[in-house]
Parts: sequence; C-alpha cells; structure tokens
Amino acid sequence: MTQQPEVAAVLGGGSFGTAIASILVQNGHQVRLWVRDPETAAVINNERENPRYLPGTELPEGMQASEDLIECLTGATMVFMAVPSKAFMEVLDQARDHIPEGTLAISCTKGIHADGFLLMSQLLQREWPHTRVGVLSGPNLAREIAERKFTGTVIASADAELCKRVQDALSCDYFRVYDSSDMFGVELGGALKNIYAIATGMAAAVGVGDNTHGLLITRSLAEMSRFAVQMGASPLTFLGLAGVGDLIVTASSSLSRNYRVGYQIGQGKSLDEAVAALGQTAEGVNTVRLVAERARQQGIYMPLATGLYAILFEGQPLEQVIAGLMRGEHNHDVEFTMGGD
Ligand SMILES: NC(=O)C1=CN([C@@H]2O[C@H](COP(=O)(O)OP(=O)(O)OC[C@H]3O[C@@H](n4cnc5c(N)ncnc54)[C@H](O)[C@@H]3O)[C@@H](O)[C@H]2O)C=CC1
Ligand SMILES: O=C(CO)COP(=O)(O)O
Repeated sequence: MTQQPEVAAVLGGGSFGTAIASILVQNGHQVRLWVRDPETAAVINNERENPRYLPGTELPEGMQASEDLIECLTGATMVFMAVPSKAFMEVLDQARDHIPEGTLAISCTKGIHADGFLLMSQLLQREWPHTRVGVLSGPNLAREIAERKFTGTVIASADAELCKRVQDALSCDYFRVYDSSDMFGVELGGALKNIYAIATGMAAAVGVGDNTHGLLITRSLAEMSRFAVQMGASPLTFLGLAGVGDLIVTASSSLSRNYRVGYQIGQGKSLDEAVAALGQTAEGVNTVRLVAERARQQGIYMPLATGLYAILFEGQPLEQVIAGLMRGEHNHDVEFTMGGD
C-alpha cells in the first residue's frame, strides 16, 4: 500500500458491508465493521466468518466487528454506509453526532427512500451536511467479492479528491475502482436494476428461452435509462458498469437476492413467502413500488416496471402481464429509447 492508511467505519454487517470491510482490511487500513448484534460481532472477531450473510467465506485477519456504533466511528476518516435503504435514516440519526466535519461518507446502498423519493446520497447530504458524499455502485455481488473474483466498481461524486481516496483505499489485484462525476446516475442505476432482476428471475422460473432473456435485459436497460433521463441523470452513465454492467449481472445471477425473490414468485410463492424465505435484503421490491408509482404520476413509459408492480401488488397473473407486454399495449414500438421517447 502506497497511500496513507485510512481509518474506516463500515456501518452494516450484512453481505456487502462485510465484503467491503474485507477489502479495506486486506489493503492495510484500520477498519471497524458495525453490526447490531453482539453475538455476530463476536463470531466475526473470533471465527473470522459471517455465518449468516457470507457462510463459508474466510474473513481476513485483522477484521474487527463491534456492536458499539460510537466505538466504530471514533477516529474514522471514511464511513461506508451498507445498511438496507429502509434502515438508512435510522442509522444516519444514530450516528449524526459522532461524524466529524469533512468525513467521507460513502453510500453502498442501492435503494430509494419512500418519503420524498430520495436517493441515499440525497439523505446523506441533507442529514450529514458537514460530510463529503460519494456513492459506490457497480456489478458487485458480495459473495464474489468476498471470494476475490475479478470485479469492477464505480465511485461517484462531484468531489474528485474523495473519488481518488476511495480508489486508493479499495483498489487491489481483484477489485478495480473506476470514478465518475455523475453520482445521481450511478446511484439511480444501482437502485433501478433490482426491479429488472426480479422480473428476469420470475421469467427464468417459468422457463423462458435465451431470446427472452436478451429481450428482457435490453428492454430493461432502455426503460431504466428512460426513467433516469427524465429524472435528470446522464444516459451515458447507463452504458457503464453502474448501469448495464450491474443490470447484466444482477438480472442473470442466482446469487442476486432480487433475482431469487423473482424466481420464487415465478415458482408460485407469494411475495411475502419469497421475501421471508430469502431472509436478506431485496431492495427491488420496494423500488418497483416507488418507481412504478412515480412513472404513472409523471407519464413515463415503463411497461416492465408497471407490469411487475401489477403482479406483485395488484394480483395480476404473470401470463396476463406477459401477453400484454408481447402485444405491445400502449407501446409505439420505438426500439431505441436511451434519450427518452
Ligand atoms: N449483497 C450484495 O451483493 C450487494 C448489496 N448492495 C446493497 O447494500 C445494501 C445492504 O445490503 P446487504 O449487505 O446485501 O444486506 P444484507 O441483507 O446482507 O444485510 C443487511 C445488514 O443490515 C443490518 N441492518 C438492517 N437493519 C438495520 C438497522 N436498522 N440498523 C443497523 N443495521 C441494520 C442487518 O443486521 C444486516 O447486517 C443494500 O442496499 C444492497 O442493495 C450493494 C452491492 C452488492
Ligand atoms: O447489487 C448487487 C450486485 O451488484 C446485489 O444484488 P442483490 O441485492 O440482488 O443481491
């Protein structure tokens, strides 16, 4: 390691927080992983495993977990937020008084806050206005990172020095960190692709072909880009790792929790049963609800998201939604839609 070691706090000891903390430890930084449950902290510290979220993966020596939030934050120069979006505000509140001016606050969370349709970086800027905010996103299945499979990610912020420090802190022989100044687009890409991972998981369960998978992924990209452009993001971001890259991996991998929820629903489980069976975070369930409602309000054409919403929350049969999509209902069959048709 050539750069100065950072003191990093990773808030959230699920699969992603554990994977990011592992890279930081391996890179020689001083790291504290905050977990809510003291028993989990003890197991991580003593057995070097996070059995609930990353079973069977050996964590690096020197990983320190604690249930004491203040202890984890003391002296931290960089804070990585890796809790689910539904817990994000609560953790910001709990930590607020222990975050010094100028701390780098990096969101790894790929979800949307219902109240005001806010992204996590927007919550960070509002709740911790004295911090410097960035977003980490990309095709980053936690288990594969923990297994040190070659992976690329994006650190996004208007703050170039923040991007450089996060690149230095996280880069290693299996983890390549690109930078982007389009924080909003990078973050929106990470949240939106979860919707389509549920849809492709569902499609896989009912036995669609590879043609269908290609159709679904391509139209998903068009649809999420169209939504993002309407919201003010750059369409080019959606051609990068945090857009199409993350969509491809999440919508094709049975390691994705969103894909797995979709798969179980395609096999006949109810939404509640599928979420309960998963026992981990699947952000797409909440995101599709918020995005489909927003698309309706603003008249943004999103047949896949609204079709998925109809299946999950209005009880429409999957076959009926597929038939409607194939008939191109309300569709004027424009193929290229990056700029928003
Ligand atoms: N797992 C993955 O492959 C990736 C996940 N992400 C994102 O990271 C975020 C976190 O996801 P995962 O680590 O996968 O979730 P997870 O389901 O594996 O773990 C969630 C963690 O958050 C903790 N938590 C929940 N509510 C909390 C609260 N109120 N206060 C404190 N801690 C709380 C849980 O105890 C658990 O340790 C999500 O937004 C996800 O989309 C991003 C990239 C990859
Ligand atoms: O964001 C992810 C991969 O980039 C993880 O996806 P899931 O949350 O669906 O597991």
